[in-house]
Amino acid sequence: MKLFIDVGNTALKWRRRGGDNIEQGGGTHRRDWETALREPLASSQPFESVWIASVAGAEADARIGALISEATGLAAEFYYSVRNDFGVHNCYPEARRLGVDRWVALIECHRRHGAGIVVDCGSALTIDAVDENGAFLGGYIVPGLGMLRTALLRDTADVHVGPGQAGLGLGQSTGECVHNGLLRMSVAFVTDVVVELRERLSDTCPVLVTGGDARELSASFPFDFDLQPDLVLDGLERVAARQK
Ligand SMILES: Nc1ncnc2c1ncn2[C@@H]1O[C@H](COP(=O)(O)OP(=O)(O)O)[C@@H](O)[C@H]1O
Ligand SMILES: CC(C)(COP(=O)(O)O)[C@@H](O)C(=O)NCCC(=O)O
Ligand SMILES: [K+]
Repeated sequence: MKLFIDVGNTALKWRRRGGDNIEQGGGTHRRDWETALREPLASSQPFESVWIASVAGAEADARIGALISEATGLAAEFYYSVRNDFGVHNCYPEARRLGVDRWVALIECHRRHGAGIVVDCGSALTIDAVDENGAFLGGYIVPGLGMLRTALLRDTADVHVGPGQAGLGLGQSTGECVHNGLLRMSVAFVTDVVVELRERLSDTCPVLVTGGDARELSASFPFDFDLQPDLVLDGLERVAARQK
């Protein structure tokens, strides 16, 4: 049994693979690693390896590693961004500083499509591009929908909203103004970048969309895209498969 874990700033997502049998799950972790790891580690079969792509920080990674060793007797394999891997070239001055979720998603995108655009609608909304030669062209990091809403409500005295279905039209209540405004801002940003990148790469360059808000945001995307909710886990599993 192999275990793959994608640790983001809000959610921990996991995949257990035993031969052809796959089980997956995930949820918000609130940095309570013991609780967040309980379900992925609850397997009657022994683990042969545990692979982790984490952007939760060094302290979290140390704690997660210790909990996994306690539960499995294994040293978890933490994969971090590097200069070159799987034909992808990392453009960052310090390769390791690139979020490994972005890195493994780019690897998976490049291996499947050559050139591609990755939109990760998570705690942060990131957009990254890789060309047909594997050059990571760069990207953007902006607050995700949840973070935008939290910040707006935290830093204003009289903006109060409940849950609501967002559209792109003019809001006619506080809730609609907030929900529709945040959605439209996020969709407009992604659309602007995709249109420009499709002029630079190719007008049929695939756009892979992942992350907790992918369904909500992509419902309003005016361009064609490919929803890939497990892109980070897929990329991590590809990396792990190389190391026997
Ligand atoms: N600060 C926040 N307040 C409320 N919701 C948030 C906040 N940060 C993230 N979220 C929500 O949690 C989910 C995180 O997306 P996901 O991609 O699953 O996690 P991660 O960013 O941890 O990889 C998104 O649906 C996002 O809207
Ligand atoms: C940009 C991110 C916060 C996105 O993480 P997430 O929203 O999935 O929690 C993460 O990729 C990260 O911590 N990156 C490090 C900085 C960088 O990529 O430049
Ligand atoms: K993520």
